[in-house]
Amino acid sequence: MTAAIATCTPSATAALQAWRPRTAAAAASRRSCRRRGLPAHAGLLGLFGSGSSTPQLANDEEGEALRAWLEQRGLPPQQLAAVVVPGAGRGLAATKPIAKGEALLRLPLELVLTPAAAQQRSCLRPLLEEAEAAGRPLPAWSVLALFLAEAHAAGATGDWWPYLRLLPEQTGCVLEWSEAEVGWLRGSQLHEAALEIRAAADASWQEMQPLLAAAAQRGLAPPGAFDRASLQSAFAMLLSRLVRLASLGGNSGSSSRGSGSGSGSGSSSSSGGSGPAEPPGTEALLPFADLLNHGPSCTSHLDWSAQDAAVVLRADRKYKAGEEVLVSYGDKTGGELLLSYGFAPPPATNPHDGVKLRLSLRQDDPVRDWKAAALARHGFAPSQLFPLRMQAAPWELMHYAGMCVAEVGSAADADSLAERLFRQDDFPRELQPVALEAVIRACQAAQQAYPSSLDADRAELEALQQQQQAGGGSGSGSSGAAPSRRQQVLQVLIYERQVLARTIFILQQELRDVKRLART
Ligand SMILES: C[S@@+](CC[C@H](N)C(=O)[O-])C[C@H]1O[C@@H](n2cnc3c(N)ncnc32)[C@H](O)[C@@H]1O
Repeated sequence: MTAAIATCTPSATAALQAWRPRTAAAAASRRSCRRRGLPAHAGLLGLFGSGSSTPQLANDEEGEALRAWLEQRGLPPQQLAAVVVPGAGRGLAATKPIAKGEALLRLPLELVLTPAAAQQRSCLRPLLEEAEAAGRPLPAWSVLALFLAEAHAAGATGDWWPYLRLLPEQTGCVLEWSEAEVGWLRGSQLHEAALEIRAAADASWQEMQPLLAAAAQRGLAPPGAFDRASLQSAFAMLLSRLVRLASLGGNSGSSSRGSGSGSGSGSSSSSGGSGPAEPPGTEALLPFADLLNHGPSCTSHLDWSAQDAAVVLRADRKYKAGEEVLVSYGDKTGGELLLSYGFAPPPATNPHDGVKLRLSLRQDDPVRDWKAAALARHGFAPSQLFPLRMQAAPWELMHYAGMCVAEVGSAADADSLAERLFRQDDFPRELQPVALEAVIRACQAAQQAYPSSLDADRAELEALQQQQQAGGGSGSGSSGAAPSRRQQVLQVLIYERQVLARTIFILQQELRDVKRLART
């Protein structure tokens, strides 16, 4: 992990290339990052703490009960079977060789628990419908959380028990962390993201209070079903299992409600300033399909197929019989995965790993309002997070920095500069060095924000790893093979700073080149 900066080749071609003109088509996909020179990823290997590449079939009583329940509810024969994966709980493995592109999972609508389906089955249905009719629908993830809490309280007497009893008791997501553990993230943008996620869960809990009070008054709520702890664990479950089906329903799901604050599998992180609009689709729980574990380099997603009238997964590569099949939970960094799912893959296995860098319009900029309005027209907030990877940054980073540092004389000037930067991808030469310096300063400030030194964190991680190897480690996952939460946090924070250091190094090269060019 330490080699990245030391082995960096200082050449202009290794730079982030934020200045290079881009085509309109490339500009259209402006949320994407450049990726070059990333290490070959280790695929499945990172998953198997035991070093085994053949997961064990989950032939236990609970697995059998789930299989019978799924069959009874119309699950057709699948090419996947539940397996036990050391360090990752359960997973799904191919039961026969699978060709690339093959549809290897089909989950019919009866088994897709959308918010609308949850509302239909909920004991709170009359109240949820009344709230909807009054134009105050509960967010999607709150409806699903209420359903999960109700089904959990029903226990073995409920319809959903064979599914629920297989869900892990602890997900490892940040809603289950202690305050002290959340504090470990201080200095990183992840700290802000963690607090946002926890605040969203608290806000959702508060928001449902009037409905729960009405439910109690009308005798609709089973005793104890909707207490704080049950809802908190339902939110944690959703954070780590909810899947956004981009092709099912509209932005508001199959009912008229919005999609809430959850950020489960496949949904985008909401921690980037005002960021992009919530992606279209419906969030849903997918029994059986939600046993699929995340592969950082996977490109296949679960999605609704109208043609198949089912949620379908297509293989992004071929699989041997017995091999664990993975999906992508989204292009997430280790830190983002840790917050939502309780695990962080080793950075070398995760091509999406990196750090978020915040750039902001200066508070004392006399033309801040003009710039903010101009940025807003291109989808940017006055303060914005940009994802950095080891050798990659979104091209808008420099353009945004250009807006931050430019001197503009009028609102129209701010507009035309933004137009030039973001629409025409035309970066005024004279702005380049100042924008570069601004990004370098932002990276340096981000480095300074971590309360402990990189060396101290590296030493602690190494000591913990040695302890674990010697048998003294305390795994926080479902198996002792998983690294502890502290180890994963350290790994994430160390990598973030390595990416920042590398970015600074590359940008300083670029700055030298730009200044040299300006002199000639
Ligand atoms: C949608 S569930 C997947 C099924 C889960 N393994 C189970 O046993 O129910 C997501 C959870 O699986 C685990 N997980 C998924 N991918 C993983 C990976 N690559 N490494 C370690 N754990 C993983 C994490 O605990 C995560 O919160």
